[in-house]
Amino acid sequence: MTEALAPLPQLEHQRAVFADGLALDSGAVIKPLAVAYRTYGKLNALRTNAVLICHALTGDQYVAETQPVTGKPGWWDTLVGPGKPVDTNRFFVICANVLGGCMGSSGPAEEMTDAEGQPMGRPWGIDFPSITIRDMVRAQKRLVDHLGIDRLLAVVGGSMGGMQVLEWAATYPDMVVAAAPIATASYHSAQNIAFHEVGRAAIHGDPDWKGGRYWEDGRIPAKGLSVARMVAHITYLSEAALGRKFGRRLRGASALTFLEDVFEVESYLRHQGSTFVRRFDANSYLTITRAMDYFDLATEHGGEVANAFRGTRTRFLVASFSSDWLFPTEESRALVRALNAAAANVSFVEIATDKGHDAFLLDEPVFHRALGGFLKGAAERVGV
Ligand SMILES: CC(=O)SCCNC(=O)CCNC(=O)[C@H](O)C(C)(C)COP(=O)(O)OP(=O)(O)OC[C@H]1O[C@@H](n2cnc3c(N)ncnc32)[C@H](O)[C@@H]1OP(=O)(O)O
Ligand SMILES: N[C@@H](CCO)C(=O)O
Repeated sequence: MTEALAPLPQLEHQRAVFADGLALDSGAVIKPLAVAYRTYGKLNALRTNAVLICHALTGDQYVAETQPVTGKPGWWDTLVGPGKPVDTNRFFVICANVLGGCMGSSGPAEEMTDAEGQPMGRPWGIDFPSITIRDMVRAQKRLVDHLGIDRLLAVVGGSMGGMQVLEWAATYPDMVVAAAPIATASYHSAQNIAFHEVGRAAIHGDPDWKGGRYWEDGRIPAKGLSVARMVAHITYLSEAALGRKFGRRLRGASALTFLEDVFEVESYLRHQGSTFVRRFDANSYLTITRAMDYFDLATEHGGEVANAFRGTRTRFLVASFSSDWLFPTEESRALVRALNAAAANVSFVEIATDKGHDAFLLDEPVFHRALGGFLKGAAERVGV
């Protein structure tokens, strides 16, 4: 990736804007607060059928429709839609771009505002305040209130989306009937923080990053962001999946020279890096990876995860994937133990797959049946 790339196009997104802003865990205030979102299906008359989906690190609100930058189907298109496990004939599905994101919610790529909420004529960039997963959830709560919904039938999400699910259940227990944290954990591990730091170092080391002010000459730190994605993408797969997909195959039919040939796996990673930089903002990546790294429910709740859920009436489905080495099953089991210690109602499923962490995004029939059944049960209990 050597070509110069301009910043992402400014698109029109459906947004709710809250003039009074949002106070963050850091003490800073984002004013106004913008939350970009999409909905699918219809809210019923009693407003009891809302399912909030929380996206992962580089996801967005386009969960079940064409993503406007890439032109690709929604990232959970296989799971969400009419007659699908998250059935939009039955449920009113909401998905919001996270605070700090780059698809229309308040974030580093949006125009900076002063303490009175007045526009300052430049993007926030690295002056966007540090945020936490709980800040993301507070922003979503504002949206849910704005939509006139008192209780969510379910909150569902994978990876960083699962962290938000846990934060929802811990922070607003009376608003969450059912919660499905998938391929996630109650904290971000040292190894995961380490991988994030390599990605951030790649961005910081790109001369085009320019201390985060890359908008000034219209050239983004494509090389650094691409390397960050390449490293991260390895962690989303598994050794078995890479072996099955690519093995040691070389690209093209040329003779093995050890000088010019490129392994298929190298080509694949370069492709993942170069497509990523066309849809994601580098300063958003820095902000959101930090928010994931800070996440630790135990620290927020007096040193014990169980404290976050004591007295809860929310029902939980915890799901993990056997080859996920980013959020290994053992971390899901620890979460289940904490929920049991809090006397919460919890089911657990480990899906056998060799596809690694990103299996939660793929067509995994056992996972889809488990989630579909869990939501159906929750719906029946509240008469939806
Ligand atoms: C989680 C959220 O909230 S949303 C964010 C999720 N989305 C992403 O992470 C997007 C990038 N991630 C991926 O593509 C993930 O691997 C998945 C899980 C989403 C998709 O997995 P799969 O369907 O197995 O696709 P796969 O990983 O094989 O990638 C296919 C892409 O690689 C390309 N590719 C495959 N082999 C090669 C190769 N040897 N050389 C170059 N490119 C290759 C394909 O052409 C295809 O490109 P395209 O996506 O531009 O059409
Ligand atoms: N591949 C997904 C999952 C990361 O946890 C993403 O990019 O958001």
